[in-house]
Amino acid sequence: MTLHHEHGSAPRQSPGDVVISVRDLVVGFGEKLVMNGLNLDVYRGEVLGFVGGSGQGKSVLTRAILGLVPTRAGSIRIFGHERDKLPSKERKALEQRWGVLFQNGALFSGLTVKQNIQMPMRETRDLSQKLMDELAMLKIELVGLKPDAADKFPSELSGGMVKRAALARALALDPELVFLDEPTSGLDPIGAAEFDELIGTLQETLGLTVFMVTHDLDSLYSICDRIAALADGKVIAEGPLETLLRSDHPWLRAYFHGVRGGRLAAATAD
Ligand SMILES: Nc1ncnc2c1ncn2[C@@H]1O[C@H](COP(=O)(O)OP(=O)(O)OP(=O)(O)O)[C@@H](O)[C@H]1O
Repeated sequence: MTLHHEHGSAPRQSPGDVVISVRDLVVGFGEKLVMNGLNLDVYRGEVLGFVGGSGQGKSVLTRAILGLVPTRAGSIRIFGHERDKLPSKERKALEQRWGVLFQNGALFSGLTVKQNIQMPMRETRDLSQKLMDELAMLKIELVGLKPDAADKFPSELSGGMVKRAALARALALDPELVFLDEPTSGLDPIGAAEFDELIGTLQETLGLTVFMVTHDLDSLYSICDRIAALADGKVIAEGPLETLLRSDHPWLRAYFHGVRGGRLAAATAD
């Protein structure tokens, strides 16, 4: 396993380079508060790994950033814009600057891989079928699928291929930012490592900013530039892996210094 992903250039971290900025965010359902004054910055060109115990709100935060769950207080700025304050045309344009890989791929089962990838193009662009076919084949190649995957339906694909096809769809509109929700869940360790490598390569070659919710310690060690950890409705620690390894927060200690995490932590110290 490659420890620590070496980027061609380290992400710059000046305020102008903040792609996602969340401030004092409050999100709740009924009487239950899931986010309670959460702050988080994601910098241009980095892979940010977002971790937290089950049910702590990783998916809720992702969906709040995407505008899919209502917020009660605070602000979320993406590319410097507060989406909720934009007129609808500009909001739609903003939303086309990111791609999302939902957990389990979430491909349309009745459409082929090629048609799935073309869906966002069809919805937002006025392109000829020929051009969309060419673009879809480029995306298929980009994510490491063979050309013959194009005409397959999701049910005909392996788990790893579904993830790649879903990633190709997330990249359909050439986004600058991608959200990945547990991208390696359900993959075997080799498939997961290959998928991590693909994300790392795409991040480097396309200059993507990646917001990745993950439980996968290997992903954190191999491709994340920084990690943010969520507990009790707040980000309790944020920074490079070494910073999180030094934290004495009980959940982080259990997570990184438990049986599996401890093995990897020892490996990074070599
Ligand atoms: N639509 C909703 N209505 C009510 N409660 C919700 C809703 N969506 C999420 N929740 C609650 O918000 C909390 C956070 O859920 P979330 O799915 O974000 O956790 P998570 O950190 O992603 O967990 P996991 O790692 O298990 O996927 C949970 O207690 C969940 O029950």
